Amino acid sequence: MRFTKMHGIGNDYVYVNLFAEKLPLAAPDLARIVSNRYKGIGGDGLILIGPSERGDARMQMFNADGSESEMCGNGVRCVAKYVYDHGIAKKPELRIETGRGVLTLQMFAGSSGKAERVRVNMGTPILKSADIPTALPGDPPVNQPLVVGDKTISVTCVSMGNPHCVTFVDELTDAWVLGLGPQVEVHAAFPRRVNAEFAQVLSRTEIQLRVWERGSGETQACGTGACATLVAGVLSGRTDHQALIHLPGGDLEIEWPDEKEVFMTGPATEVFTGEWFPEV
Ligand SMILES: N[C@@H](CCC[C@H](N)C(=O)O)C(=O)O
Repeated sequence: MRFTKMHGIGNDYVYVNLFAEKLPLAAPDLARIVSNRYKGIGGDGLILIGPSERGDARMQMFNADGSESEMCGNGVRCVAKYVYDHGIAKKPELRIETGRGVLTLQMFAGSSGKAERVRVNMGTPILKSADIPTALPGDPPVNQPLVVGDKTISVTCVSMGNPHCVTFVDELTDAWVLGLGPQVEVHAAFPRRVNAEFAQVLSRTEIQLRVWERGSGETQACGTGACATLVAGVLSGRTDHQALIHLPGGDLEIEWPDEKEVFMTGPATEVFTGEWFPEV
């Protein structure tokens, strides 16, 4: 199976072009195997790029544990870059079908003619608790107490197509991300599990963020997580409608101008291509 390794500020996935390739295994099994950083290709999961009847291409994303997610912010920028650079559709504006509908992306090419940065209309955040989904009260659920082990934390929940639970903290420590993250992910308040964001507000326009992702553990960056965090920052009165989000792997610019659609801008990078042989 031929594949391409790409990342968006360090959030790395194995990409397979279904316009040209057939999968040798069911996608969830393949995701688990290729994501393994010792015995596979290595990555936070698997992303399939295929034909779409509604857009220029369709993205399907699977976490490292094989679970499928509705959406991936860093992934959709990379899918658009792939579609643009590999001539599937070389247009300044692309439409990519995802689990949360067809998204519009603006491509910014560098002097090589290849796409370097991508601005994505991420759609309107979902703020009704039943639709996020969470058992926590409030539409939207803002600053809600959540009992995790022997701690009660205050969380704000947002869906960007996929579910997020944002905790604002004074200091970003491993105790929050690696200690609480895995417990929040599988907490009974989240029937479809959840991505857990831990955010330190640096100013009204700057946030430091780490994310424990559903199905993949801590990643270098999470695009939908950055969007959900800005929305949570606005809803809880902590931030303005535009902020630079610093993640371990780099920065994303997030805007929620009129509290309708969220926009995300950031880089997309192709690292290498290769051929993977299933073990027999
Ligand atoms: N890293 C992604 C999100 C990937 C999916 C997530 N783990 C989930 O299960 O919802 C991003 O950049 O948005």
